Amino acid sequence: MKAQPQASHFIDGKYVEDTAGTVIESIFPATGEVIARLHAATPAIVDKAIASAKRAQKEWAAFSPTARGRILRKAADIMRERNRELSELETLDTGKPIQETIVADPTSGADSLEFFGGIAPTALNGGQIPLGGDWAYTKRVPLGVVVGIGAWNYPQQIACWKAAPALAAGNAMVFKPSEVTPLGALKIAEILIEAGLPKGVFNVIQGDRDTGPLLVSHPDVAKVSLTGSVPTGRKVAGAAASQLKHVTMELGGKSPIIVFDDADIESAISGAMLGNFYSSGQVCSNGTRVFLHTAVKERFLSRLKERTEAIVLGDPQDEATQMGPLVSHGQLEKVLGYIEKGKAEGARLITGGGIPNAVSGEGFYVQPTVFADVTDDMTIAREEIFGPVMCVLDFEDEADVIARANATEFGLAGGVFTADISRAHRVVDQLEAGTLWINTYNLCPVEIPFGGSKQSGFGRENSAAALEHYTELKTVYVGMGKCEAPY
Ligand SMILES: NC(=O)c1ccc[n+]([C@@H]2O[C@H](COP(=O)([O-])OP(=O)(O)OC[C@H]3O[C@@H](n4cnc5c(N)ncnc54)[C@H](O)[C@@H]3O)[C@@H](O)[C@H]2O)c1
Ligand SMILES: C[N+](C)(C)CC=O
Ligand SMILES: [K+]
Repeated sequence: MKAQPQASHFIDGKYVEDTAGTVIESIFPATGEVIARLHAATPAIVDKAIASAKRAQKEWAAFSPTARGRILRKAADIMRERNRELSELETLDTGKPIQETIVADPTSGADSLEFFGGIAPTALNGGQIPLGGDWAYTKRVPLGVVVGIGAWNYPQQIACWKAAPALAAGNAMVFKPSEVTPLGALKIAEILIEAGLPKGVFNVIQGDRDTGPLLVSHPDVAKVSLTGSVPTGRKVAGAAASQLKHVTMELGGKSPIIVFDDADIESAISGAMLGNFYSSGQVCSNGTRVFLHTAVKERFLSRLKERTEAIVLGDPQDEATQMGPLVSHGQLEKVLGYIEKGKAEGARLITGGGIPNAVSGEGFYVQPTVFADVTDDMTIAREEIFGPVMCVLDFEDEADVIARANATEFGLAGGVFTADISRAHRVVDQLEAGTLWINTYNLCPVEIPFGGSKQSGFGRENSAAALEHYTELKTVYVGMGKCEAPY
């Protein structure tokens, strides 16, 4: 098999197998071929991983932040040296074109290790509080063993976005990748060990929706960071809350992009295409409701159609390919189902709308699709599709479009295209979302906080803000005189 790892799990610095676990197959989405066969973690493997993390965390937390940072930065360097190999693996596991994975996946993971490695020595400082004669100080301390659970769209990036701040702060992690894309996280674990990370500080175990709860409810786990859908988020946050555990929830969205009539239209089309077609539309923060001012509607749609029809679909391993398949057969069925619903509910199909003739074969391909004349009540305007399906809705009035953009349970992201700077800031100020872009879309450098509001989650990844979610404050009151008591 093309991408078979040494074993399913990586625990305490080495590969571990337990064939009693149910079989997990990674499928190359462009051909349907099985590229690796692994096993889900049994309860014994889960216990072993958590015990290893628990032991290693004490040792790791005793390193100075500078020493921890040095190891993370070394891991970032190794990731960059192996960028091609890691990107090829990501392409096999996810079906995303090599053109994307080579710039956006391991690279973004390396950025995160480098960033948190770099700020560890300064961003974990506590404070000193004068109290007259007495005084107090605060320390930012790690939580202990934290669990990361990943989605399948950015497997290596997600593993690093969770591991880097967690480890920088002195925690140990047990990471469970999505059962659909089990491979990349194992490579991250190997690289961290090679960079000098003590054994057990970062462990990877495989598993699905039956394995996740074993991790979440384990008494030795202090926190869970999930990237996944809203329904899974509700389950995981609920289970964690019953044991008063910390959570970070990076969940789904149905984000708006608002294009005003004074916008640079070519640029707005680029933003809308990036925010709907990158990674075959399988991006949480996608701007899948494109609100278009009616004054620019027909001009925008005709150029959008032209540019969308020029997208090169094909073998994701080919450098020329701009769009690959969806990640799985299940995802293909789901997306095709939404496209049919869009047609049935009366949206106007501008382009796409089915399986492409030229590529297909056994792969999970769908055409980049644009619907216009979409109304707020249509299913395709309300539910997260997670495929290359753009919904264009009309508007004329600013206050009205803001209210409509906010009329959703989600609140992950949003974007505004306009030449009027006052309007840009006024509008984003009123949009209910965690991350907003003005005159661009979907850029997520590690320096800026990323995360959702409303049902799209809570907590933030990236930037120094992420460290707050992997630490807690310890306060020490220092009495400088005699202890006074009334009795
Ligand atoms: N906000 C973000 O940063 C972000 C990024 C990527 C994807 N997403 C979201 O993820 C979704 C797509 O990914 P997916 O289909 O892998 O999501 P999913 O919710 O089906 O699965 C996510 C992960 O949770 C695990 N899981 C499932 N049930 C569980 C349970 N009861 N307890 C513990 N773990 C459980 C899965 O095995 C998987 O590893 C979309 O909704 C997308 O918007 C969000
Ligand atoms: C975080 N991001 C936007 C890069 C990928 C989400 O699916
Ligand atoms: K796969």
